[in-house]
Amino acid sequence: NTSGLPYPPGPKSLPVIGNLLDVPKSESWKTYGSWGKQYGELVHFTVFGQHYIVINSMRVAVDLLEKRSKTYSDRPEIPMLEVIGWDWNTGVMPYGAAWRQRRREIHQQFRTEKALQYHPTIMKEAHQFLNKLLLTPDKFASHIRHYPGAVIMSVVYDYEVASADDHFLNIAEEAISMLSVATFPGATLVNTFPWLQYLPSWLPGMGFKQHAERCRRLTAEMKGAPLQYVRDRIASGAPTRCVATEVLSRLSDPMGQTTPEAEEVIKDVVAIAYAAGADTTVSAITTGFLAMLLYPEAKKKAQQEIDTIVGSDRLPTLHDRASLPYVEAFVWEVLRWHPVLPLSVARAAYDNDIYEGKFIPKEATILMNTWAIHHDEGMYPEPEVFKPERFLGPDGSLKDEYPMTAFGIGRRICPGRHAADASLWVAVTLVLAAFDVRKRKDESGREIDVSDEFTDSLISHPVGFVCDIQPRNPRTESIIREAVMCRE
Ligand code: HEM
Repeated sequence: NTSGLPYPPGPKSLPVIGNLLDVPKSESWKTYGSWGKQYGELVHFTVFGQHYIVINSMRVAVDLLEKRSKTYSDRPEIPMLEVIGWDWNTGVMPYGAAWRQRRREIHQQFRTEKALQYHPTIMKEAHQFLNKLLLTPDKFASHIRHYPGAVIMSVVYDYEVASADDHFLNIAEEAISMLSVATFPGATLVNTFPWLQYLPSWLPGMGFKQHAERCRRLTAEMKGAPLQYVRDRIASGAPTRCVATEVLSRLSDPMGQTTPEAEEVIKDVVAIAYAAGADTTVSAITTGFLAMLLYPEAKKKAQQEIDTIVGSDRLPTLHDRASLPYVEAFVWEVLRWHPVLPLSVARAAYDNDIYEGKFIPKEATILMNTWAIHHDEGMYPEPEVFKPERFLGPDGSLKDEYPMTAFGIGRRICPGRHAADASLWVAVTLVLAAFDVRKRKDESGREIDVSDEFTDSLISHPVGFVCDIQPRNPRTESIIREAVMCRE
């Protein structure tokens, strides 16, 4: 630090290991949030010489990530991602030409007007989702997982997934779950001491290398196989219109040929939607279910609004969205109450910087504490309570306060947010309209407790729960069946 200025305040650190012992093992966003109350909106700590800066307020997030986006749009280097073959992911790429090119293509395919074109697919898959809830309500978690995957595979590859055990989905799910290899103990050491990856795999502690090799193969198949399916369809003359065909035509020459560089971009761009959009949307929808269980009054108000405005003879559609302010506030509260990515996706400082007299060193890891921002009592009184009313004015109209921070901020804000927002709204609203999601009762008739805890991971999910899902009225079944049939 040659600036002579202090780092932002934070917990006292020890020589060499820094704050290793202070770094929380679980729900780190809560600890970082309490550090925020103790030390200030910007907190600094180190681990083995790596600097970390936590942003705990909306004001500082805007000042740094939006107003100084040139300095704060980089991502930290995570050596393990290259080892496991996940470094192609636009979401973790360093700020530079390769990222910019991929981001431009993703934006083209998921920008506001483009996302509107995906609404019929979202509705179609949502009706399938309701039908599955009707048939096997106990498998609701698996149905929630299936729905965003089916939407994305249809939008991106014009591919209809099998109702169970789909080959492409299985590969993608396994490759994504193996991403966790990047955080298991051996792997985190590689992230701290990158030279470890060059040691032979027979040495003790190097077992992760075999795991990494399998992950590399799966990831390559996840990127290659569905794209080949699209190319085969094009070659056979089958009418195909999807994100993959558009990206292929944008990046191919008039003869349909691609350069090796363009080929990489095509593969990266089409594969990112599932990798970045499936599990995130699953988490948000599951949080919606949890809110229905823990806050039955809010659920009831949303259902009353649907009954009054839409009636009970049909299912709501996205055309009804503007007429359902309470339902809208319910969905916004789902995104606020427990953000899908409580610490967003880490950034890295591209350069040394000075903010309000404090020094932020180049390459520091920047953590935007979305959870703390969404639980700022000044902005959201009683933040731990699920209360859609906070987004409504005294006359019941919606305030202009969409919790966009759930999707990040600045140049690296989520490019899939329009499609994700529509998929979430449709799933939550149609479930509210069609079903009563209630706490299950045990044999003695007592309600089974539902935990409001969430998993400790980059994408945080409610911990598992059981519930009872009943159609709201006798006509529900036939309405869902008709909706499914009319779209087949
Ligand atoms: C409810 C669902 C979703 C949530 C909550 C979510 C949230 C986020 C967040 C917080 C980030 C980090 C932004 C930042 O650094 O400021 C992000 C990045 C990203 N998201 Fe999403 N996302 C969702 C769905 C999707 C979907 C459906 C897609 C499909 C295209 C997508 C594609 C991406 C990509 C490509 C990035 C990386 C952007 C970059 O680094 O330039 N996401 N998302």
